[in-house]
Amino acid sequence: MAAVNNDTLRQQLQAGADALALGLSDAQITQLMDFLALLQKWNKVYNLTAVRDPQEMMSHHLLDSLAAVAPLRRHVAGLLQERGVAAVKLLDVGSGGGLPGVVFAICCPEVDVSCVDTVGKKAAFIQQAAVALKLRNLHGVHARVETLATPFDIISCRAFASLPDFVTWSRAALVVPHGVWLAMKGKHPEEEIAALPADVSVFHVEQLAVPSLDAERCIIWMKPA
Ligand SMILES: C[S@@+](CC[C@H](N)C(=O)[O-])C[C@H]1O[C@@H](n2cnc3c(N)ncnc32)[C@H](O)[C@@H]1O
Repeated sequence: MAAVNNDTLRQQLQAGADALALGLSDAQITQLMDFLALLQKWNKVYNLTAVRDPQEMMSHHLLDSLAAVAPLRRHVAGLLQERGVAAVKLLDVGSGGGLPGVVFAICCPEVDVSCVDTVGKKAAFIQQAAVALKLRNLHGVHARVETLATPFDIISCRAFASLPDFVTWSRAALVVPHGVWLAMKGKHPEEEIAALPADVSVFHVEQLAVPSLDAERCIIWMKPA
């Protein structure tokens, strides 16, 4: 597969990963660049994302998703070391072109990532990316999340739905008792938090700094109360 022939983009990605102290290998940086190339190529056919400019895909999709990797790794380490979970399974809901699910699968090889989307061609794209990028820990699932009951340790989303809809629709797929929701949001979503079901609690609001992006970002971490 031809990688994006753009040294500037690769340098921006490397600088962003360094700023986030992710310690990514050259192979992981190459996988991320190859994913960007796949997104660009298949976006024309599959309409995976409204973002078309490669520079914007880098900042608004890849670097934005990378900003959540360190918090995810910290939580995964806790599950493996303190909770005795043998293999961590993550469900990325409404993953679209694979954001943040594919980025998580590349940066966290110890996590088994399933990307669910109700649009068949988007789930097919994830399957295709898993093969092309040789990611055995990545799966595309074509379904409405409301129909899933397979247990996952972490359920993530980005640009998917309001927090109440996200937790309600995905609840049957969350492992009890240690399962958590990781919702990537822009501004602190005060009204959505206030509208959460009574039996769901927010245990951490984590501010994120996205390299090359001057925008408010945070993770809303939630669990069943
Ligand atoms: C705005 S896109 C966000 C895509 C990606 N997460 C991102 O950040 O670029 C929302 C996605 O959710 C999917 N979706 C909507 N309702 C869904 C449902 N009930 N179950 C699974 N996916 C759903 C849509 O098909 C769409 O791809």
